[in-house]
Amino acid sequence: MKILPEISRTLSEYLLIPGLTTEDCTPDNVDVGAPLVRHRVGEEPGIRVATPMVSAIMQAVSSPTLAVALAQVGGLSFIHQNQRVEDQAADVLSVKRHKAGFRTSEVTVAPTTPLGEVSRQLADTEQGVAVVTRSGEADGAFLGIISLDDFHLERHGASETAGNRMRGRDGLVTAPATVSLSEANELIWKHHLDVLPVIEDDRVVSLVLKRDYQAHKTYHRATVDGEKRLRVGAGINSRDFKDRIPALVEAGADVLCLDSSDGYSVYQARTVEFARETYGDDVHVGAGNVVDGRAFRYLADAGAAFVKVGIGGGAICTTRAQKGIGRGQASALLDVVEARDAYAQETGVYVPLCCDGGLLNDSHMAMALAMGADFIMLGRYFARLDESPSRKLQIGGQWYKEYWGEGSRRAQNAARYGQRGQMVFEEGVDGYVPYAGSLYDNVERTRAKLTSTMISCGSTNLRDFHRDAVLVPVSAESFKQTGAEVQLRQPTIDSGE
Ligand SMILES: NC(=O)c1ccc[n+]([C@@H]2O[C@H](COP(=O)([O-])OP(=O)(O)OC[C@H]3O[C@@H](n4cnc5c(N)ncnc54)[C@H](O)[C@@H]3O)[C@@H](O)[C@H]2O)c1
Repeated sequence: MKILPEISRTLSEYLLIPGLTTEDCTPDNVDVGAPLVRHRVGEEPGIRVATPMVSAIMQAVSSPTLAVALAQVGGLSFIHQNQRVEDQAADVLSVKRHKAGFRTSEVTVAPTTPLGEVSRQLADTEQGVAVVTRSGEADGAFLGIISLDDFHLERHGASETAGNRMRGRDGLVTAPATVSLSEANELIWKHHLDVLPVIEDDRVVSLVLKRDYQAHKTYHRATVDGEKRLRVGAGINSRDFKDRIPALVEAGADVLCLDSSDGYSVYQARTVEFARETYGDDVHVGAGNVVDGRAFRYLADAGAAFVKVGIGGGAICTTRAQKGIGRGQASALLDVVEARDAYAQETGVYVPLCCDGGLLNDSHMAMALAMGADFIMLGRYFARLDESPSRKLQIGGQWYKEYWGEGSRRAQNAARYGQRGQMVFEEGVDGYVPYAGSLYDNVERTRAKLTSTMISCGSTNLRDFHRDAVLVPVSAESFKQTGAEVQLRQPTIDSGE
């Protein structure tokens, strides 16, 4: 037995000391881009992200819709692996096939579907328009479209059918699948359309919405591959990797990541080695999670593309209570960063670090990056947003989204089952998180805060931020002062606020 001399510390236990802010430190000049995969020091990595945020390998988080939205703003998603190999590969493929500005319809109804049901289904999405097909299935013969502007429940009645209120196909302007985004936008403006259905073989393959027009112009940081397709990652496990990796590679996954609470195992090394032996440098496999330098070194030597840091710090994670393993996120990061830097010096190879878990607010993200993390994996953050796959519901007047851990009973995670095919104990919880709006708005706000922190610290890119950041541990007394109670002024009608 051995006891480490240092206390295990969280990200809340540090503050940043400002550095000299010069004229160079303007928001437009700050680059928060980061390498995603291993590369030789001084050379360009095979994959970079302009926004150092990736979404957690979780059912409640990383769906194709979220993957598209996150890649558009410069981050990257890892499609969850808690599903059949063919289903995960299909998810990856749908992101790779995404054409910027072209949406896959989220709601398809039949002509016989009652308006009450159409209205309910549309309320669960932010698309606002449903495709009507003969069968009511997405691949059915196209009959028309119906949006909330085409009916009013009180006027037309909830039991009236979609077929009687839809805009029938004959009167609609449509486009063939070969249409480009600029041609589609031409048609939208020329014919005063709110939506343009794109048709192939009598089926709707995608929709172009007028209200997305501004957004297309906004995605200048998108994470794209050499063919300008959005990049996407995918989770894998150390059991069925010989089947899963080839299927994901075939589907076009840009980067893979082992999904485990504890990455310091021979199983992970074997998985990474399998990928390297089979595909060489063409396939990138991240590994983890780890909380110390020994484990980092083991996975880096095995060939991990990046290493994920963090055990038990996730909002829905109960590993520390259940198994007694883990480490405060700050201590874990600082230890692994030291090992990563030593590895780079010794071998000339830089292995990026992903900080996963232990982040309670945006300032923790800046803290983790200052400590040396290259990018951040987030679960709760993305689960709260429109694009996450979980249900949005109202509880006591507040909107929430469902969120559950991959180690929870609800996730029914095959990897968590004991040898006899049964889940013996849970390592995660099942709950709700306050709904927070669109991914675009949230990520832009987080980027603005991070940029502002870096400006205060006098850094214009993450490499300089790693090198120059000055951190200080805070005392229990400082904690109290940060949280000093202030009675917040409530806006009142009298004061006109
Ligand atoms: N980051 C965290 O703190 C944390 C905590 C709890 C749960 N989780 C999530 O829960 C899910 C399950 O994680 P996990 O660590 O239980 O899964 P895991 O598959 O890595 O490990 C489960 C058990 O199986 C063993 N194992 C793995 N591969 C094996 C192989 N090929 N042959 C024999 N045994 C093998 C492992 O040693 C471990 O005992 C993941 O989605 C993970 O991200 C994460």
